[in-house]
Amino acid sequence: MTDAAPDSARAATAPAPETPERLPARETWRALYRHFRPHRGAVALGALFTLIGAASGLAQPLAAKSLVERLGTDESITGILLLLTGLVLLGTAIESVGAYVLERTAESVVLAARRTLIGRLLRLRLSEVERTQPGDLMSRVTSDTTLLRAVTTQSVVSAATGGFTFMATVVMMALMDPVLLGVTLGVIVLIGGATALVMPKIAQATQRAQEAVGTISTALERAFGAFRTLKASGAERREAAAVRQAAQEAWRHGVRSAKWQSVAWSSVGLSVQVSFLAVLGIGGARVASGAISIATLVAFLLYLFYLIDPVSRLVEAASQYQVGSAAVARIVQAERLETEEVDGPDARESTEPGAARPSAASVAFEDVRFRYREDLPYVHHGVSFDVPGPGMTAFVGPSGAGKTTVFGLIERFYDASGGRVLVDGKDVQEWPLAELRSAIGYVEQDAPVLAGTLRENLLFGAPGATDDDIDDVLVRARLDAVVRRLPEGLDTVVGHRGSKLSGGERQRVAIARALLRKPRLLLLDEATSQLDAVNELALRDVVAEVAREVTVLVVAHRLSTVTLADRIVVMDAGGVRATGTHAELVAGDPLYGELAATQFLATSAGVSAT
Ligand SMILES: Nc1ncnc2c1ncn2[C@@H]1O[C@H](COP(=O)(O)OP(=O)(O)OP(=O)(O)O)[C@@H](O)[C@H]1O
Repeated sequence: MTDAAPDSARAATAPAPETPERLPARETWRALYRHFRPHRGAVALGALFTLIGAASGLAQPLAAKSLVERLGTDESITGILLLLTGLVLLGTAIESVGAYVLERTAESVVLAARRTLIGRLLRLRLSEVERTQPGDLMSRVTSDTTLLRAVTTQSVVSAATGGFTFMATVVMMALMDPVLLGVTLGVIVLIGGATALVMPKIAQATQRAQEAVGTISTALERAFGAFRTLKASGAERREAAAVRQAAQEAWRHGVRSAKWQSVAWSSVGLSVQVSFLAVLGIGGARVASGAISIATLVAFLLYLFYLIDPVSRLVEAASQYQVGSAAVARIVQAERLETEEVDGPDARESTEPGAARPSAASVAFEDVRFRYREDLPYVHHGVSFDVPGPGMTAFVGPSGAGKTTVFGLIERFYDASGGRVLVDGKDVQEWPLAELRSAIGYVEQDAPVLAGTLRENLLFGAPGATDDDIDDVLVRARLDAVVRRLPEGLDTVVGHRGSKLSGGERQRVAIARALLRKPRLLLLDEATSQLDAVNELALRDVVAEVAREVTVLVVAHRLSTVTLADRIVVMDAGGVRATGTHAELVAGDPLYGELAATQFLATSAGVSAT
C-alpha cells in the first residue's frame, strides 16, 4: 500500500504503553522460564516419548536386516515380520503420543499466560487504561500469547535433544581425530557466531509485527466502538485504510522475520558443507602424511553429516527463542501496567440476594486537589463539601468544572493528589476497594449498556439478585412496561453497547442496574442529551424516590433535577464556589443564577421549576 497515512490512520496507530522496547536478555530468559516452569514435567515427558519413538525407529533397520538374512534360509520369517510390524506400530504410537503431549503442553502454556494476563488487564487502574490502547492490550492476550507455544515446549526439546546428540557426535569425532574435530568446530563456531548476530533481528522484526497486529486491533476497536458515527461520517474508506496500513506493516515485519530466520537456517547447511570441504582438504593431507587412516577419514566425514540434525535443532531452538522473546516482552509490558489492589469480595459476594437495604452513606471532600496526570494542570484546586445522607445533592457548573471528576475520586478510580475524600467519615484510601465500591451505584453520563441480554445487563453489578429484586427495580426505573413489550422480555438481546435500545431506555437500564446493587450511595451523571418530557419526569421521580433512603449525588444538567435537590454544590474552574438550595443560590450566586436562567432552562424540555 502506497497511500500516505490519513489522519485516522495516525490516530489509530498511536503507540502502545511507554515501556522499554526490548527486555534485557536476563529478564527475557526469566520471563520465558516463568512460563515454562509449571510445565517442565510435561515437556520432559513429551521429550522422552519423542526420544523413545526415535530410538524404536533406529531398531527397525536391524529387524529388517535380520528379515532379509532369513529370506535365503529355511527359517520362518513370521516372527521377525511380526516383530518388525510391532516395532513400526509402537514407534509411531509413541512418537504421536509424544507429539500430542508437547502440543497439549504448548496449549496449556498459552492458556496459563492468557489467564494471568486477563486477570491483570481487567484489574488495571483506569489511568493505565487511559494511557494505553485497549485494542493493543487485547492483541497481547489473543495474539502474543500464541507465540509462547513453540518456545516453551518444542524448542526446549529441540535444544535438549540437539545439544545432547551434538555432544555425543563431537565425542565420537574426538575419538576419531581431535585435529579434524578442531577444524570442524572452528568452522561451526565461525559461522555460528555470524548467525548469532542476525538472531536479535528475528526478535526485533517479530516484535514490530506483533505491534502492528496490536494496531490492527486498536483500529478495529476504534471503528466498531463508534460504528454509527463511522458510517454517518462516511469514514469507512479512511478507517479501512488505517487498518490495511497496519496489516501491511504486520506483513512487512513478518516477512523480515522470515528472511532472518531463513538466513539462520541456511547457516546450518553452510557450516556443515564448509566443514566438509575443510575436513576433506586437511583430512586428505593427514591421510597422505599417515597421521590417520583413510577409514578414519571416511568415518569422520560420516559423523560430520550426522551433525546436520543436532545443529538444525539448535538453530531452530535459537530462532524460536527470538520469536518467543519478542512476544514475552510485549506480555511483560502489559503485566507491568499498574493494577488495583485485590481485596475482599467482588460483586458476586458483596451483594447478597434479598439483603436488607443498609443506611445511606455520607460523603465529604476536604480541600481536595487533583490532576489526571503529572504533566496535566490541576482539575480540582482544593474542593470541599459535606454531604450527609440520605437525600439528593446536585453538582452544577460550567462544562469542564470538574463535576464528573468528583465521582471518579469517590469511586477511587483515581487517587487525590492532596486533601481527603471521605465516605462515612473514613478516607476512601483506607476503605477496602471492593467494599467501598459495593456501597456505591454509579450511572455514567453515557449510560453504557453491554452486549448481551437485558437480564445480563441488570445482573452485571449484582449477580446474586433474585427475580423479585429485578422486578422491583424494573418498576422503580419505569422499565416494566418496556420489558413487557419486548418479545423475549428480560432475555432480549440488546445488541453491541445496547444499540437496540433507545437513549432513554439505556439510561433507565443503567439506573436499574445501579439500584439492583442496593447502594448506600448513588452517583448519577446525568446525560447532557435532551430527554423527552415523559422520560425526564419518569427519571426525576425515580431519583427522588431513591433519595429518600439513599444518598444520591447527581451531576445535574436539567433544572427539573436541580430544583428537586436538597442541596446544590456549584462548581467552577476546579473549585466549589457556592452551596445551598435552588432558591438561596438564585438569590445569592450570580453564576448559578445565570446557569439556571440559560443552561438549565434550555435543556429542561418544558418542565417548569417548582
Ligand atoms: N480521564 C481524563 N484524563 C485527563 N483529563 C481529563 C480526564 N477526564 C476529564 N479530564 C479533564 O478534566 C476537566 C474536568 O472534567 P470533568 O469531566 O470533571 O468536567 P465536568 O464538570 O463533569 O464537565 P461536563 O459538565 O462537561 O461533563 C476537563 O478539563 C477535562 O478535560
